[in-house]
Amino acid sequence: MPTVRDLRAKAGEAAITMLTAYDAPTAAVVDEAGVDIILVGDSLGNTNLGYETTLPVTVDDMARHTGAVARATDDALVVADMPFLSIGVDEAASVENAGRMLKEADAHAVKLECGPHTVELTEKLVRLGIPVMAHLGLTPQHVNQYGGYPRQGTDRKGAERILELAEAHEAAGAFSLVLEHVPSNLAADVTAALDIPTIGIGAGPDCDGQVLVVDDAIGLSEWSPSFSKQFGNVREEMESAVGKYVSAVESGEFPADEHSHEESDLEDIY
Ligand SMILES: Nc1nc(=O)c2c([nH]1)NC[C@@H]1CN(c3ccc(C(=O)N[C@@H](CCC(=O)O)C(=O)O)cc3)CN21
Ligand SMILES: CC(C)C(=O)C(=O)O
Ligand SMILES: [Mg+2]
Repeated sequence: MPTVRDLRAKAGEAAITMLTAYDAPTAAVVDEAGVDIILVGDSLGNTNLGYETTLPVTVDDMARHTGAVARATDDALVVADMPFLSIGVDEAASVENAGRMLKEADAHAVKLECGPHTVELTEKLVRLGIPVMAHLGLTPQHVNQYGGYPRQGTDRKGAERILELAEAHEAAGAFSLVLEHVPSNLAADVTAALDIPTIGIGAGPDCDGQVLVVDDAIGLSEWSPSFSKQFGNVREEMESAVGKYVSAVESGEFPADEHSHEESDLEDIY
């Protein structure tokens, strides 16, 4: 697995690659492809659990899926996203919930959707040995406050707030920062201002790395944000395979002799 120092060194040469994964087979493919960081995102709620938002995702959900990903990952750094209200309410509960991701699910680090309330918590977690990836800009757990998923940092005040919080989380010991759905020039300014690597999603080309939701990247999602790109067409491939299965069973073409076996001894039983 890459260390935080490796990631910082890589950022000087080539962009850091990060993708989400939520299950063992997907994590195996993502890891084998050489992705540096696998994020078990709370986007799990949308992609795999069928919820409208990430809000219903629980710490138990995250621990179970993070464990599955970690068991299938040999090389990548595994980061577990902390779900809605699992951190930031009470310090002891926040530490316990974040700790579960490392103790129980074998994550190497946690990611927090950040605000002024997570600066002290970041310092606490890092002191205790839980590496923290910060996340600023569009923080989807605020969907009800936003009334949707609008771009962030588009005015001077918003941009300054993001830059200040980025610096505060770096000072608190975060090892990297995700910037979501912010203008490219703001992401470039934040990247220049920080020593820790920035990883963008909908944040332009000047971050130290990029992240996407894996279902969006492989073309499995029914819908995906405009900042994502489909690098494949897995949904079409699945539809085609499942359609062929249905036809083959209905027509009696499957199972054929090679998929079947007979126990001749059964004659004695019946
Ligand atoms: N499949 C998937 N991909 C994601 O990137 C993703 C999730 N799910 N679930 C959690 C969040 C939600 N995300 C989103 C969702 C919608 C927009 C979006 O459509 N933005 C519009 C503005 C919408 C508004 O103003 O409310 C845009 O045009 O920017 C962006 C990011 C990113 N995350
Ligand atoms: C898109 C990334 C940054 C995320 O938070 C998630 O997948 O939950
Ligand atoms: Mg998330």
